[in-house]
Amino acid sequence: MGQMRTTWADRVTILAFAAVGCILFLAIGQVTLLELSWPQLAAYLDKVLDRSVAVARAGIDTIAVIDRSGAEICSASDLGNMRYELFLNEYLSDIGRTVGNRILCSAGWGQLSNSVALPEPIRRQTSGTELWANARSPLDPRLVVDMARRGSVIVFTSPSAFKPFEGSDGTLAALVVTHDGRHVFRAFGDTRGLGARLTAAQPGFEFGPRITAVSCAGTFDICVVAALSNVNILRQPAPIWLGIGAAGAVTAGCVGMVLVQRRRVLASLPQQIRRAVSLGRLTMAYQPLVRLSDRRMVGVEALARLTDDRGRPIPPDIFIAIAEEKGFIGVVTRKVISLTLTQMRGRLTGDEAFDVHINFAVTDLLDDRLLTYLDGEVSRLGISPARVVIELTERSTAEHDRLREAVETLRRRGYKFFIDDFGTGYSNLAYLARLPINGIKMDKMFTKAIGKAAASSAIVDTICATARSLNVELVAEGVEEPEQAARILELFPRAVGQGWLFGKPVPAEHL
Ligand SMILES: Nc1nc2c(ncn2[C@@H]2O[C@H](COP(=O)(O)O[C@H]3[C@@H](O)[C@H](n4cnc5c(=O)[nH]c(N)nc54)O[C@@H]3COP(=O)(O)O)[C@@H](O)[C@H]2O)c(=O)[nH]1
Repeated sequence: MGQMRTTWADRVTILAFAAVGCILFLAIGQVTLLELSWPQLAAYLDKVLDRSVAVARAGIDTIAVIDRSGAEICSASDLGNMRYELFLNEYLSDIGRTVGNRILCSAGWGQLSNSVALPEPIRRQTSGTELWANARSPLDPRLVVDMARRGSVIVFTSPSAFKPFEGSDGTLAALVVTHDGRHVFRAFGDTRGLGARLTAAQPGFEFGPRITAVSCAGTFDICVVAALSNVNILRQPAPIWLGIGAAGAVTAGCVGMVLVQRRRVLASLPQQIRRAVSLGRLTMAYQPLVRLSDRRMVGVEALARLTDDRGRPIPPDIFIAIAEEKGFIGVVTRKVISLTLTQMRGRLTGDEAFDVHINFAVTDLLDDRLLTYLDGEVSRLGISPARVVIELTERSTAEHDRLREAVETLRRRGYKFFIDDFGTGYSNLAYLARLPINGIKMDKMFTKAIGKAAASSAIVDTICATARSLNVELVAEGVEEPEQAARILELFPRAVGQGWLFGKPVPAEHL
């Protein structure tokens, strides 16, 4: 085989495979990154919501305790109670008492000489609780706090209540908001656009340029919208995505090369086969045909073998099919006839009953010159045509009449004729009955089914019955196990078997 040059089309194919592989691997990387990111986001979301609920509960519980104390507002014992509660509560920075919308005293500031006015609350809940979110503390404007008031008690959230979530790593962000999303209690990280993600009716996961998730508290008017950015594979460190992309390109590029190579080999097969046949690289193997009743070898099937330019075998079903398709099967069959009759001459001219089965394509059978060639070889080698069995796989119903004429011609000249792979083609009984056949070869798929698949096993019975009713010989192909041979013998005592139980195809000298 001459060296095959890589064409532009081949290069483009390989490059296209590499590009698709690169994209595919990056897409897989992206999906994997997302898969790994969801748990991280969910854990963060839970932590922020748990903390938000804990802070809210601390405020509401403290209000209830102070309210229930019954102490006179801003009295020494009231201030003492408030300081005690403040001391116990890590999430509050102060507790105060109000009258109207003014703060009179607080645990932190004591009795105020001048009461301080409260701004308008952002929200008045049905429970009577008023809320201020993210507001300047009326007691110390330097501080931004959340406040909650019910009755006369007001609590101030500690600025450090959410400390663990402040100063995030730049990839995590969260908004702590009311259920309707209108009021933001806290914001951590880059929360741009996060408010729009909140749909109180449908909290849950959703996709975007970053992944976001929403979760709301049942008992408090609090929702958390959290986001994790940097889940884009291309924003990971360059060695990671370059490595993944390159791995995809190399893997798919290799697949592309193999396919291109295969396509080229397949495209060049017809020439290779022609060349191999003309250079005499076609050889023959013979598989024994054994009479099942006494296990005597009564013939062989001639099976062609061919090697490519590198000496590797080309499977016969491939080179025969290509030779048929490309119209040079006649050349192959001539070689087969000549080699087979020469190599089998000794046995074919001996006293023992011994037949050789040769496979013909339909075109071979319809080719008068090929039949003349067969006649010539038979008479040149002094072989009786009765020792030569022509096998034909009957797959076409189109040329029944011509085939029948051809078979009749063969029979007149003394050759025998078998239908090969019986049971797989289109042969029907009416047609078969009109064909002067000597025998049928039952396909190996039916032999293999004996004792296994009930339906196919039943077809074996039918095929044997057909051979009996047509009064023709029967060869069972693909006999690999003694049980198969025994069953066929039971159904058709004159049957001949072919298969690995009796021997694989071998060169003439190994028969
Ligand atoms: N027109 C021509 N066709 C030919 C010629 N030489 C071969 N062929 C056809 O090619 C097909 C494949 O043949 P091959 O690979 O040689 O396989 C044969 C046997 O090896 C195989 N076999 C036989 N016994 C067994 C078995 O027990 N198990 C098993 N798994 N395989 C077995 O069967 C093939 C013989 O089949 P068949 O011809 O139907 O009897 C094949 O279709 C050949 O016909 C040629 O010269 N011309």
